[in-house]
Amino acid sequence: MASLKGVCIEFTDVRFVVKDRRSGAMLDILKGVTGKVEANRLTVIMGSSGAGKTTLLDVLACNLFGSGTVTGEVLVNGAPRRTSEFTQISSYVLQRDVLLASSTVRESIMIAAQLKLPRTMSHRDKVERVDEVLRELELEGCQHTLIGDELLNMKGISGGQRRRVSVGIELVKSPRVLFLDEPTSGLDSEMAVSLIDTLVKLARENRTICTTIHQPNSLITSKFDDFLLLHAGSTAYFGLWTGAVDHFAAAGCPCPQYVNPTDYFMSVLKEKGDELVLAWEKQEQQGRACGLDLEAPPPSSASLEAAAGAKGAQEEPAKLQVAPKVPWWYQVWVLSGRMMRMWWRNPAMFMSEITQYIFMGVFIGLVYLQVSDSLATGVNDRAASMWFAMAVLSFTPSYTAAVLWDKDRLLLRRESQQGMYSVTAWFAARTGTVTPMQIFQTSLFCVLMYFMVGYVPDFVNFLVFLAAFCMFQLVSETVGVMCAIVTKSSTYAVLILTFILLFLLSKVSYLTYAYAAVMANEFNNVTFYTADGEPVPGSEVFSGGVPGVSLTGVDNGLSIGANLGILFGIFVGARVLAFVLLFIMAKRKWL
Ligand SMILES: Nc1ncnc2c1ncn2[C@@H]1O[C@H](COP(=O)(O)OP(=O)(O)OP(=O)(O)O)[C@@H](O)[C@H]1O
Repeated sequence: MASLKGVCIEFTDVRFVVKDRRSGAMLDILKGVTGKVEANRLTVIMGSSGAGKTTLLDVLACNLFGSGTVTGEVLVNGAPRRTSEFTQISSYVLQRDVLLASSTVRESIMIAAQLKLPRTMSHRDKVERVDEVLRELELEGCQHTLIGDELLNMKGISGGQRRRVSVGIELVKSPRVLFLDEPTSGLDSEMAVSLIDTLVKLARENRTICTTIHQPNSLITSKFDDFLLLHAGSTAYFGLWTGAVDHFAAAGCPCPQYVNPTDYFMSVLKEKGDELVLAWEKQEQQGRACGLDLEAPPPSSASLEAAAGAKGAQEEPAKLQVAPKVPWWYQVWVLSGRMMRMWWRNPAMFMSEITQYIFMGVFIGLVYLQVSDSLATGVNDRAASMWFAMAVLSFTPSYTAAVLWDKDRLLLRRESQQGMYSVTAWFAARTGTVTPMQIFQTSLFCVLMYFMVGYVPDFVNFLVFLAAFCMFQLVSETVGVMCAIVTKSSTYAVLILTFILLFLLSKVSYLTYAYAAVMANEFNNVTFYTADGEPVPGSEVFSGGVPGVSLTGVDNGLSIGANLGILFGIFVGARVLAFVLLFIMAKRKWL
């Protein structure tokens, strides 16, 4: 660790302006914040709710997404920050834990190790690194417990443990810079102190650590090195933590004895925030407190040596050394394993999907049980059963895809934006795991329906029927995915889907091709009988050549092969389109 070069981030006059969606007015979220975050030191940003702490952390960590304009200068070791390079040497622990419910604690950190650590590192070393992180964060006792999700009725780890897992996922790659947004929220005071101790320890290993903290107790504040206090987007204090009380006293706000200074600062900011901001600005202008006191002794003598190394590095604006990313195919491999485990670990979700398909197969099978070959009823029963099946099945995979998107999206956003993998790898892994699952479920449905309804008892016929339904399902699922991707929310996705499926279904061509294929497949191989016992070939009925029997609009004039080919083309096209949409959303940071 001592061989790591320290990273110093200097930011000057950082402003963030965003347009208010309702009034259209420009809102100044950050109003020219200046400061420095150094290696070997724990820098803490505090301020009341809405003061701009997360926004500043986002700006520093290159994690700002969506609308808004950032101005000001951010230097890394004296050189302008290069986003792609910087994000590879830094990590960001978000305020909200976004974890996969079906993974265990160990698996969550192991996946991060597999995707964040260089491929050249041996598996054994990665396992050792995970063990080290689990030990550091005191997660060994629950390493085999599922993360869990109460909404899914999946019992899992506590809130505090979730926070530590989020930290562990970022720590695993030993980032040289670590940003944390309220890492102690939800932790009891003992756990919060222990987490801050870990951060201090990490900082002393020549790392640069910057965190926001909500309501720290005095045990925690005693561990702060540098302190940035924000009020409504402006600086109310920046410098050594130990200098904050004196600064407030000099500004006419002496902290009473036995009162936690941070509690006092927060209460005084409420009343005199603007005055304190002005006082700070004045002091800055006078040049009495321009940033940190660099002559101040480093926080611990143990870190003197490391600090010297860090200083050397800070003076040299050399290119930061970044670890190579793992190859694309390896990302797909690791993600596929995780997605399969998700199905396996979540039997309720897995079984409810399968049960739906079995239920629908049996239900349609019972409604049209063993259709007759009489011209009077057999034609309509065949046509109606297939239409019914397609109408019902057009909803199922689309809705499932739309509803599952909410959770998938948050995890995909966090992990892809933090450089764990590319969205192309995620999409490939998802396609590779969801497609066989879809085919399996549809096969169950088709076997039940086909033989219960009693269509042509021929294996090849069954295979054509199965192929048409599988492709139809895959297209339907892709339509659901597309709606989910563009709307960002399952609620809107389901609304759009409902509109598409209810009002446009009959006009949506993929249904037409699938229906034409299964109908031609059946009718070309069945013989109907009139009431007098006269045989009538199904192909004649299908092409509309039998007076009094109408199948209007089903025959589109294409062969079965052509219909299936077009359906396959639609499936491929829809997948590509879904991927392009996802790629655009990810690129523009709209995910
Ligand atoms: N993109 C944006 N569009 C509109 N308003 C924004 C945007 N980003 C931040 N804000 C507003 O800026 C203010 C600061 O937000 P920020 O999340 O940085 O505050 P905070 O100090 O971290 O608050 P908290 O402690 O509650 O998390 C808030 O009022 C927030 O609503």
